[in-house]
Amino acid sequence: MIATESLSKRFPRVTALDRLTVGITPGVTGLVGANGAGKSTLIKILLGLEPATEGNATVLGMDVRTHGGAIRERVGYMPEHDCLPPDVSATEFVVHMARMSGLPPTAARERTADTLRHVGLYEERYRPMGGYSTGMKQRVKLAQALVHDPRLVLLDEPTNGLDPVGRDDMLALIRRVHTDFGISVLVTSHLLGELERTCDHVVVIDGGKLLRASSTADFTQTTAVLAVEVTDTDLHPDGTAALRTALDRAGLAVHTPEAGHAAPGTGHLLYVDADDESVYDAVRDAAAELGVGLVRMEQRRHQISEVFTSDDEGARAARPHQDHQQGQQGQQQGQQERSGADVA
Ligand SMILES: Nc1ncnc2c1ncn2[C@@H]1O[C@H](COP(=O)(O)OP(=O)(O)OP(=O)(O)O)[C@@H](O)[C@H]1O
Repeated sequence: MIATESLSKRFPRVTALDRLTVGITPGVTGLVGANGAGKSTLIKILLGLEPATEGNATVLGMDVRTHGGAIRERVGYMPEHDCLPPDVSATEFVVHMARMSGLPPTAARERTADTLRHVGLYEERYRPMGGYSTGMKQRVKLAQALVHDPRLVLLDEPTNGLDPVGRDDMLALIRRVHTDFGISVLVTSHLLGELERTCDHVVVIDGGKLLRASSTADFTQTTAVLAVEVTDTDLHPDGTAALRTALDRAGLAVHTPEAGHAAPGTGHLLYVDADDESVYDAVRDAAAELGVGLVRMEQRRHQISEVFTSDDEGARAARPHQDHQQGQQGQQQGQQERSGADVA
């Protein structure tokens, strides 16, 4: 879908992209990086809207330097910032954008009606957009990117400004763009956690450089570590400590979530190395012997955020941006793990 080779963009004081080489295949791909990492700059170059300083890029096999117009015919673009004229309705605007993309008048009106319905805008579509909520505006921006039935859409921070429910709705919508219509998606975000659930592939950039590109499954692969949580009892007021002692005695390798990286709500977790299945039985037996309740015993998954806590240079540079994200991610992780506990 997209290939860049040693792509750089230098502004007088800033290098926004620094010899970026990356390939993006069909599906939903997340482009993640902190503010200023170079995401919007990359999108503008891919659309042929800004020239690169050096290097090459192709979109759907077309050179961005020479085929900007043809690329924009086949690719949809949802810009990051509010760009909707306040005094026209969503219908008028999206029909206009469909016409701009080359659709004849009747097809433009039909496609507009279908697309606005698909993104969840109904009666409101006849009202001026100045009165819309942020969520409605984001939906219109998505609709105008989809209206000409592109093969690929580039979505720049589509969840910006949305509350958690609005975020989830938008992410589900983005997923459906691919599953229902077969349109490939490149979606940017500075929030790692949300891409984990939405994307097939994730590309992480920092300071304009590629930090990592791989499938989401590789980022979040299961490890041979069990996350274990037990209840406290009258006999063992700190059930976690008691289990830890028992497991140590049984010769198992036990550790607690790393200080500083523990998600909220994981204070009672123990991680137990589980190289073979007998470890499950050993944990169960130890809990039974102590008389503590086994709340949870599950294989731990890597989080995408761990790409930022590895030891390479780029990762360290990215860390200052991450405190806020870690908090949100942590909450999500906490929620996921709590639901895991419910199942257990
Ligand atoms: N026209 C420009 N002139 C000068 N510097 C620019 C220009 N456009 C972008 N930059 C700089 O290039 C860097 C990358 O910006 P870019 O907008 O691509 O980042 P981003 O990852 O999209 O972040 P954000 O989500 O905040 O937009 C930033 O340091 C930005 O200040």
